[in-house]
Parts: sequence; structure tokens; C-alpha cells
Amino acid sequence: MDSIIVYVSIHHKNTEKVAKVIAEVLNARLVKPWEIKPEELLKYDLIGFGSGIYYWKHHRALFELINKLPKVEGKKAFIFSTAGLNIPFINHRKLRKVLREKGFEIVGEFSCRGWDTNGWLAEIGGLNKGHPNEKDLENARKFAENLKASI
Ligand SMILES: Cc1cc2nc3c(=O)[nH]c(=O)nc-3n(C[C@H](O)[C@H](O)[C@H](O)COP(=O)(O)O)c2cc1C
Repeated sequence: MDSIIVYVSIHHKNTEKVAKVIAEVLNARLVKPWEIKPEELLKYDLIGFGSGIYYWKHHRALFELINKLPKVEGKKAFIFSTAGLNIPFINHRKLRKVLREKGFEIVGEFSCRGWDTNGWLAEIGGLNKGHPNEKDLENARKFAENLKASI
């Protein structure tokens, strides 16, 4: 199964750490949304979309790429994120919705805490310093292994 991961990680490269671990297990190509054309993306059997959470949603460059895609039929996708407040039910809501509207089948979701020094949080050293940590990355590895085994 040919897999690709499209990710954005602008704050502290928190999500990049997770993306690399998942990519290693899935033997997936790693790209930024602005590095790939929509038609090229659709050549892959499994597509992962991930970023930090910025104001309650994934990075807008992911949405811009997805907007440019034609409708698909049950193409497999997964979602991941790192966030100051790890509440995937809320944080993944918008991406989940647009992927489903495009016709993707969401086969898995992963999230963990990420070091967050946005705004006033910087004054107190930030939230979740040290995250994603080894345990978070181990959980990401397990997520990817389960995903690999299930599809
Ligand atoms: C501009 C900005 C907005 C953010 N908004 C949120 C938010 O709404 N909810 C949240 O849980 N974390 C928020 N965060 C924290 C990031 O999601 C968190 O630090 C994440 O791990 C960053 O990932 P990255 O290093 O891969 O960019 C925000 C961070 C920044 C810089």
C-alpha cells in the first residue's frame, strides 16, 4: 500500500516528530501541502493529514489542498495532530468534516499534547514542555502499527 503524509508543523516542530514516526512505520512519503499537486496526492492508497492545532483547527494549508481535490470514493485517510489542549473530538472536527464531504474514509485518528508557547503562555514557559515526549511518540508508533495491520 502506497502511503503519503501531508503535514504542517510551524510552531515548535511538534507535529513533525509525530509525522516522522508514523511515516517510518508506514514507509510513507512525507510532504508539506504546498509541495504536492492534488492529482499526485490521489495516486496514493492511504493519505495522512496532520498539523498542530491553530485556533481550534488544523493548519489552513491542509484545507486549501483538500479544497482543490476532486471528489473521491472511499479513499483511505487518517488524521493526526498535536495541540496545547489535546481534545481531538473538537480539534479534528473541521478536518474530519471536509474529508468526509470529499468522500474519504477516515481509517484512524491520532493526537497528543504538543509544547505550546502561543501568546501569554510564553511568559510561563509554555504548556506541555517536552511534548511530544518518548511516550507520546511510542503511542504514535503503536497507532501506525495498528493502522498498518488493519488495512
Ligand atoms: C497561533 C497558534 C494558535 C494555537 N491555537 C491552539 C488551539 O486553538 N488549541 C490548542 O489546543 N492549541 C493551540 N496552539 C498550540 C499548538 O497546537 C501546539 O503547540 C502544537 O503542538 C503546535 O504544533 P507544531 O509545533 O507542529 O506547529 C496554538 C499555537 C499557535 C502558535
